[in-house]
Amino acid sequence: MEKTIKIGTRGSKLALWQAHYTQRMLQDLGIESELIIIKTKGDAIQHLSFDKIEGKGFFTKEIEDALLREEVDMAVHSMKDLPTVQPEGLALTAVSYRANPADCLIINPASVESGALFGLKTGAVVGTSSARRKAQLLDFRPDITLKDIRGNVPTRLEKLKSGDFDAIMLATAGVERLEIDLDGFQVVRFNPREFVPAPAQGVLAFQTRKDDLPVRRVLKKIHRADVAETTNIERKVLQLAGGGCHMPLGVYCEMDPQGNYHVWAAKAPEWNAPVNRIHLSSSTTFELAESVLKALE
Ligand SMILES: NCc1[nH]cc(CCC(=O)O)c1CC(=O)O
Repeated sequence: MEKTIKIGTRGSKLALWQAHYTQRMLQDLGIESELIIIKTKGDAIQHLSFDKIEGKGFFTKEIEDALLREEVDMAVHSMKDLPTVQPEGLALTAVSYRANPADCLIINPASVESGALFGLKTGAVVGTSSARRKAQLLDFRPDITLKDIRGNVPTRLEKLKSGDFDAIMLATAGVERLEIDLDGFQVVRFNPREFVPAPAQGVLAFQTRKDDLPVRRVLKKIHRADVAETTNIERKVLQLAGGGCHMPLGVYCEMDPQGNYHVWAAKAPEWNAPVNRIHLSSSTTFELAESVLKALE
């Protein structure tokens, strides 16, 4: 490909890390690219809780619109922020490797209590705005108090340091990518089979126009078909459940060396309602997402 590929991305530190990573992969294929930073609704209204923001795709919509207007040639998204149905004219052309998919709990040293579950003191105040994280955390620790927290990853850590919270929850992938110094904090890395992450957490999605075959052909060279297989099952469950990121639903899929699929899922009707957890295995993906949803309901 002769031309420079224009990559649409959000401007947060994590989004820029992900966009630069993508640029390096394209560079390895001998392809030049430039970043076009696009502000999304999710960036503009950092003070609002997710529950108060209407609609799906508030971290992705403006970038998708830029793709459709041909202002950019491809978009890099955190796949977990991407709605399960593609807008008319766009395609999810490729996905990246999967970073650590798990959530983590970052605890202030003064709020650590050895012997307590996750080492978190009784009655601790935990910051998260995700209904999925709230439901599962309360399910494990009914004594804790939840408090909404917004802003990008560095901002949330600042809020933890200032003493507004005893602990906060984040995606391990984001913390590791930014190489954040967590010295002094107690970090609890959850097992994704127990504390179930968001569908496609830890994966990057590369989106293009459906008819832009030259760019699509390039991205197929960096596509990870193995990652697409498991994350597509996770996203299919989310789609069947009719959910966006407001829904307290975690889905995590692994493929074992024999080629069998294992799915762990956790779902609650509301963030403060009991969580239903399931684990299903199957040698085929045929109707696997349907079976997972049925088992959850
Ligand atoms: N909802 C925001 C968001 N989207 C993707 C990530 C982290 C990277 C990833 O999971 O792929 C985060 C931050 C977080 O949840 O802590």
